[in-house]
Amino acid sequence: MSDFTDFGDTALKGTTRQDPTTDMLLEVDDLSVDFGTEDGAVHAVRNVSFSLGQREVLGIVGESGSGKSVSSMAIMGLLPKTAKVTGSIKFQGEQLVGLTYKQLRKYRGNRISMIFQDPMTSLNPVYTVGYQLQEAYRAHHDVSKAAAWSKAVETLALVGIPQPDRRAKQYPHEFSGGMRQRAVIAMSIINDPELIIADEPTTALDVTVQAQILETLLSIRDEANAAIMMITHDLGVVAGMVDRVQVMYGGTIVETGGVDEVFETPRMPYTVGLLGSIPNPTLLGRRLTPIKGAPPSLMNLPTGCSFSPRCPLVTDECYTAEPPLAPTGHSGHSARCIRWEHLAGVEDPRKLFATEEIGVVENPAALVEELPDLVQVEDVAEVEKRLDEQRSEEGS
Ligand SMILES: Nc1ncnc2c1ncn2[C@@H]1O[C@H](COP(=O)(O)OP(=O)(O)OP(=O)(O)O)[C@@H](O)[C@H]1O
Repeated sequence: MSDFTDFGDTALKGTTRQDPTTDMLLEVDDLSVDFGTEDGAVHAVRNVSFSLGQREVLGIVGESGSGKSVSSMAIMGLLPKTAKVTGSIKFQGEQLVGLTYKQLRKYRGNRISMIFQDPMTSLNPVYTVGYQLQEAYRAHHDVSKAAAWSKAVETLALVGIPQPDRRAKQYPHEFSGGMRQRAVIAMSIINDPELIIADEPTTALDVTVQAQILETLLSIRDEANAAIMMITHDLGVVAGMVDRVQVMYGGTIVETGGVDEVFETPRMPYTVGLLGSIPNPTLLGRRLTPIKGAPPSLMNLPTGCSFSPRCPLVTDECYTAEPPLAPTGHSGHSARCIRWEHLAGVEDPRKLFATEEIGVVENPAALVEELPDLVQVEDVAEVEKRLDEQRSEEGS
């Protein structure tokens, strides 16, 4: 569901950006989202708090089902009626929780925009790309069609679409996958948003195109002066792009901090496992080590730390209560682990998961090319199978 093709909303034409009242663009405090289902409540997001500064790029990472998308949908007000949202989401000091779908239109597609994984979610196949951009712009600006068309062409050029005049007159199916995603990025920035939420924006693309799209996204932070919330399960994406990273597990934040610090000195065993389990071109010669077991059921969470059943550092105390997200001594770096100090003393933390080692990454670039979809750390059997296939091909 997207607001980008909602051409009928003329009430907000002429809406202007307000002066910032706070340095923080977005302040999320104690956000929880439950879904009522026939089998019981799904605690999809649990007590999540974070903030995002102007022009900051925040990466939200975690396995499938960890609550990344539901958190962002809560910000966009795009959750179904079955969702019970509690806590606070302030956008430039304005409370979003409790606003109606209609009231949130003032923000969606305008001050806050979203880029989805599948470009066709945001592009309508029956209109030309230029027309869709033109109308998305006119939905929030009182300008002539000609002026909005010029703006559409200009925005296509900004996101790196060659011959934007000609391309604007084409339909989405005439674009390649990468070009379509660029068009979606154009759609997301045409109204000069302050916040762009990108939910797995490159997952459906091949590796080379992924890199180009990420570069484009980064350049629009400067061009469009917007903050970006990047949701991904691909740590490679996060490493090259974000300022800060937030790791989610079992519906809540388990580690957060500056991206280099979290990657170099993770203080939550889950992050260590995540870093060691995903094929990545920078991991030449490194061991591919999946985390054993599966994420917890969000209906029946364990009493203590939600990672305890999979954690190599687990002690009896870990099963008694969920630890708070506590500072680890470095500015802005926090972890939800009572054993973080112990972890800090471990010489090579990746070895904690070494018993599950399934292979040495000898040609990681090729592996990533071959297995771009292989991002679920629980796909152990699939990793083994594909590595075996690769080896036998190389041997033949
Ligand atoms: N409408 C819904 N009704 C019930 N449960 C839901 C609903 N939407 C999401 N969930 C559940 O909420 C949990 C968190 O989902 P979410 O989509 O946020 O995960 P995610 O981390 O973004 O995963 P992915 O990378 O697969 O998108 C999942 O267990 C999911 O099944």
